Amino acid sequence: MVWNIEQFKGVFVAMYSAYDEAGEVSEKRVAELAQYYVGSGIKGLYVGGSSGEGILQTVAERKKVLEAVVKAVGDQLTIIAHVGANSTKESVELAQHAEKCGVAAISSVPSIYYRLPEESVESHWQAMINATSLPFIIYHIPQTTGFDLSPTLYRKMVVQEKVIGIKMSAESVYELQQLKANAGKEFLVFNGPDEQFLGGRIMGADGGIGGTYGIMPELYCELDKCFIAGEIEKAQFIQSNINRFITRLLTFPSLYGACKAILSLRGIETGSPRLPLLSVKEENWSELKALNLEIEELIQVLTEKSDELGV
Ligand SMILES: CC(=O)N[C@@H]([C@@H](O)[C@H](O)[C@H](O)CO)[C@@H](O)CC(=O)C(=O)O
Repeated sequence: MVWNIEQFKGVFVAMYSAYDEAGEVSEKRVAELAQYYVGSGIKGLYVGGSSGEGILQTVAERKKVLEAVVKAVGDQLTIIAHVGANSTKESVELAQHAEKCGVAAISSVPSIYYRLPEESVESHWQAMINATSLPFIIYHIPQTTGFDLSPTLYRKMVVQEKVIGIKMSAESVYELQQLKANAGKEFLVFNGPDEQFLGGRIMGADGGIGGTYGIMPELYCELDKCFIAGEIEKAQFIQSNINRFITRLLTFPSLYGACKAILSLRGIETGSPRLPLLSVKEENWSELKALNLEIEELIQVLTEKSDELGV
């Protein structure tokens, strides 16, 4: 099978989920959020991952979200579906559903909660890989799953034709570089930590998948453009500002709650994150408004009057 690898290179928003006022998945709001990203310059959407709260939703809800995204923007953006669930049975069901929806690739974390031996994670991933004809992207995020991908399991995965890449969310650009070096040039490596998008790209990442891209996709796209054009000083300037914003976002009760609140300030309603993820509190709104203004201002300066930056 020959995959169109180019469709996976670039900036992918790890999309938030959207709920109604009662906390139920709202297909209408999911579609509106997905459409919000069309034209922002991103390559695609990563649906149902950490930022998408897939792990907090039922299988039926996850299917609903994915269907709404594909229906709304599937012909304009590359869609990667995160199908990992705790049981292999549910993961396979979600993988097969994603294939029916027409996504470009599936992806999965290891099963969490049980401290699983490598063999279990291998068979968990393998079952998803075997269940469809889609390409598969490993989701490596040891700080939340507790699973450290060994070189042995990594090698077993990367030699498979269907395994086309890894979303590398561990915070070491050296390890990211090693993942690329040990898998070959064609193998895709996505940078995970948004705070080091530039570092990841410099060390070999083909693009990035991130949650905070969802409130400032234009900044990551511009950063990526600067990296490609070799404008490193400007890229550093953008990354530093992004990091300043992320530092502030991380002071709220939950990162996703803060990002969803910022979207709401722009007229994009996605509801509260699902408990136990906390929403922003009444007293958070003025700081969020100020932060949103700063983000929007930088987006405007970069996209319209980049001469004013002085870098
Ligand atoms: C641990 C974590 O949630 N990492 C995020 C980052 O986007 C992260 O939110 C960001 O770097 C801010 O710290 C992503 O790697 C996760 C992601 O892309 C996803 O939502 O699946």
